[in-house]
Amino acid sequence: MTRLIFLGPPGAGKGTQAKTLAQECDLPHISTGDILRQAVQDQTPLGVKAQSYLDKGDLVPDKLIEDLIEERLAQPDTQSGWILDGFPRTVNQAVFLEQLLQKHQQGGERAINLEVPDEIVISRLLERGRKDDTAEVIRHRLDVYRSETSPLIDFYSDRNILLSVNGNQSPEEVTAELKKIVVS
Ligand SMILES: Nc1ncnc2c1ncn2[C@@H]1O[C@H](COP(=O)(O)OP(=O)(O)OP(=O)(O)O)[C@@H](O)[C@H]1O
Ligand SMILES: Nc1ncnc2c1ncn2[C@@H]1O[C@H](COP(=O)(O)O)[C@@H](O)[C@H]1O
Repeated sequence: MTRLIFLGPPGAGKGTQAKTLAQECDLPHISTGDILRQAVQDQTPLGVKAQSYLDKGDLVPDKLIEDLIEERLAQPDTQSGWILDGFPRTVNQAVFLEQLLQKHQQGGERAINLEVPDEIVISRLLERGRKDDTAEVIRHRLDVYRSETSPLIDFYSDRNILLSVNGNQSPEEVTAELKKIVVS
């Protein structure tokens, strides 16, 4: 059973790697950012609520994202595992996930921290050029990552389920390291 949580700053390659691994391992790739961007595009009630947060590079409120994840992890395709990309992003969200998995007697999740220096992620994001990839929003997203999300490194390390991977290599090299983790 593979249950992987991707951690790492914006631009670390979480989406790139999660997508590749999901295809190769036939697992659902659950990207909260992708789900929210689609909701914004479709102007659903969730999208309308989330739009200003995404535009500014702020985190949407925990409750919104927790409801979304609870509903997504209840779908039948998650029974044989999943890859989470972009969730959890706060300690509250991580505690929520832990309790949700306990409630459903699911475990064995592992967290992968993709390590990439700031200057590299900044240049990758400027190159990617998404709506939230302007210099100002990138700076803010990195601040939010440091204050809200990086504490999850200790959270998962304390639970002995954290693995760190050097994300500052070619995508293929990163994937090769991740595949070793998935089969271990
Ligand atoms: N190993 C890599 N080397 C060089 N460029 C990469 C690598 N991995 C991803 N990229 C590129 O960097 C950009 C950011 O990657 P990606 O979207 O996967 O990051 P992310 O961690 O999911 O970011 P975010 O949290 O902002 O969504 C993309 O344009 C992607 O093509
Ligand atoms: N787990 C999340 N909590 C709060 N806000 C989130 C979460 N996941 C995504 N978001 C919002 O979406 C954008 C883009 O997400 P990426 O994972 O970087 O694609 C993010 O800045 C938050 O506004």
